[in-house]
Amino acid sequence: MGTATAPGRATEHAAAGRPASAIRFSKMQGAGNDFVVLDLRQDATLAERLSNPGDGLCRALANRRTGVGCDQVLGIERARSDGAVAAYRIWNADGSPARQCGNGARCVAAWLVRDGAAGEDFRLDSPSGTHAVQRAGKGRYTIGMGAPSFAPESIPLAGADREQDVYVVDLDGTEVAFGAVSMGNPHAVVVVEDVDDAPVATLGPALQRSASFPESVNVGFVQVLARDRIRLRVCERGAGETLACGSGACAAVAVLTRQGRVDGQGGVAVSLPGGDLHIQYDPGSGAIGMTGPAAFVFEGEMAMEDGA
Ligand SMILES: N[C@@H](CCC[C@H](N)C(=O)O)C(=O)O
Repeated sequence: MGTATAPGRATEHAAAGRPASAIRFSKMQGAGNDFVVLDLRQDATLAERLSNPGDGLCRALANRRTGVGCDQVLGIERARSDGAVAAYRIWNADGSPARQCGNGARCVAAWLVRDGAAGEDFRLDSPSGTHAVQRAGKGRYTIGMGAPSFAPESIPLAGADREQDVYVVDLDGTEVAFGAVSMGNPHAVVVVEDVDDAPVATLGPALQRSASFPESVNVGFVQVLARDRIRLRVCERGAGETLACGSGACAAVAVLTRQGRVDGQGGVAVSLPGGDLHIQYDPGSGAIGMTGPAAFVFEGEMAMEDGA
């Protein structure tokens, strides 16, 4: 479809004799969590459409059969804070907006570096704040993910029994125990013996529907291998089980450090179905750093039928 516009811009061009609009995108992935990345800096209309849940554009892009396919759509915008090179917004595959996306932050960082807008060390605005970003080798980035908040109202989490740092809810007669934390977005962390057998597809959606999480929740199932090594699978809000969740990895390390099961300060290797992340958590300052890969998959242009 050879038009020469910047990625993310909607274009008008003739296809089979009638005009159709097209959206240019980059397809990216970080540890298997995959994204459609759009440049919204020149295109306020696209941003408005993505923000309108009734529009269907986000779901159309994310659809793995009739669209590009992704777990999240990421929109790059102009910086909002002094010293940041850009800002980005996040929409889940079902069209719902999100406030944090760790794997997405690394992909946006790689996109900005390739674009020439960012160098080795820079700052990036997201809906949950401003992140320090460093290149950490070829195709790898470290993101300052901010501080976890364990306050139930920040998650938000209500109506669950709590003993120390473990909550319990009754789901259809079965008691489920979990840790909970906000990484800017809500996370529940369920410790299991073996993630391969974890009830990700059943307990994940059940916790997401629970009245205890009025804004739903990302549900992580974590197996502790050692004080510096865990395995994790995540059922994401708005996307189902993904191959990796960066904020979920930070949430798991924060919860397990607080429970004394891992040593976040020494750094924890998190093995997810799509790849590995390294998480460093200093409970004193509250700072969490996440290091992992970010890769381009392909570039393209998705045709949108008139009215779509
Ligand atoms: N995949 C992401 C998280 C994306 C948002 C999440 N599903 C939510 O709704 O909060 C990550 O890597 O952190």
